[in-house]
Amino acid sequence: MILRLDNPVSHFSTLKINEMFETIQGEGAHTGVPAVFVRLQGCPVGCPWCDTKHTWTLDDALVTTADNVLKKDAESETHFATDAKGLLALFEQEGYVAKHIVITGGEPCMYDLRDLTTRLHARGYTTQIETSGTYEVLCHADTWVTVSPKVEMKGGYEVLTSALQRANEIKHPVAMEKHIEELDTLLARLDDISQVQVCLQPISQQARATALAVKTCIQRNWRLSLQTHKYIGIE
Ligand SMILES: C[S@@+](CC[C@H](N)C(=O)[O-])C[C@H]1O[C@@H](n2cnc3c(N)ncnc32)[C@H](O)[C@@H]1O
Ligand SMILES: Nc1nc2[nH]cc(C(=O)O)c2c(=O)[nH]1
Ligand code: SF4
Ligand SMILES: [Mg+2]
Repeated sequence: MILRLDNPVSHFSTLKINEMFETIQGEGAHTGVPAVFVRLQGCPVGCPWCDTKHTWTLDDALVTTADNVLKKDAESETHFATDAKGLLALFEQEGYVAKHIVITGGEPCMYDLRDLTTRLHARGYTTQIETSGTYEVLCHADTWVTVSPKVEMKGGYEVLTSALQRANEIKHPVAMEKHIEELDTLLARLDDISQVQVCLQPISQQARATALAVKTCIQRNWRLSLQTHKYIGIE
């Protein structure tokens, strides 16, 4: 059965995991921090340049075992289902060293992440969510929330003001001047932007996008976020 993603559904509670791996956070304010990445399955937003199109589809026919997912050596749409407790047991099994957990996707905020992030914080981990801001963010109060807004993508989803307000960091993907204008319109929705770190991330390492991001970051005193993992060829 293919789940309809365009319904105003409540958040999923069963976690669907496409990938889980230990690497270095390559983007944003935590660049350089060793982290376990948990990539959740499903995204209806439809960015044409998305790095992770293999995570878009939620379909029971794509469900496999946790073992199969953990030993993947190439991107695929397969994923396994678990809950927060099951995921923590897998963390122990895998013997990860990193103490920072990045929950990404797909669109991780299609899921209720309160149980998972609360259990992780109780065990001494720090947590971070990478989200498009199109779903209400449900997580622990200390989770670092990175909102990477998606404006007028083909899925027709809007960025929620509640997600922008919850953001610790707004990491805007840019390639053209209009993307800067879209970011200004989003920031105008916030009463106080002094508490949020704004950064620009060039889309797909394009030279023109990078030049635009560099120029605008200097003009506006914003940060630059490069996808550093791509430059050094790690996951
Ligand atoms: C793959 S997305 C998954 C999380 C969530 N759906 C989101 O968009 O934030 C993770 C991050 O990668 C960024 N991203 C995806 N594809 C990209 C690309 N081709 N170039 C630059 N950034 C990209 C997104 O904007 C987001 O910040
Ligand atoms: N190393 C590394 N850093 C990342 N930061 C955000 C990523 C993502 O796909 O959400 C990502 C990723 O896929 N790999
Ligand atoms: S919102 Fe994130 S996962 Fe979804 S299509 Fe856009 S970049 Fe990809
Ligand atoms: Mg990525």
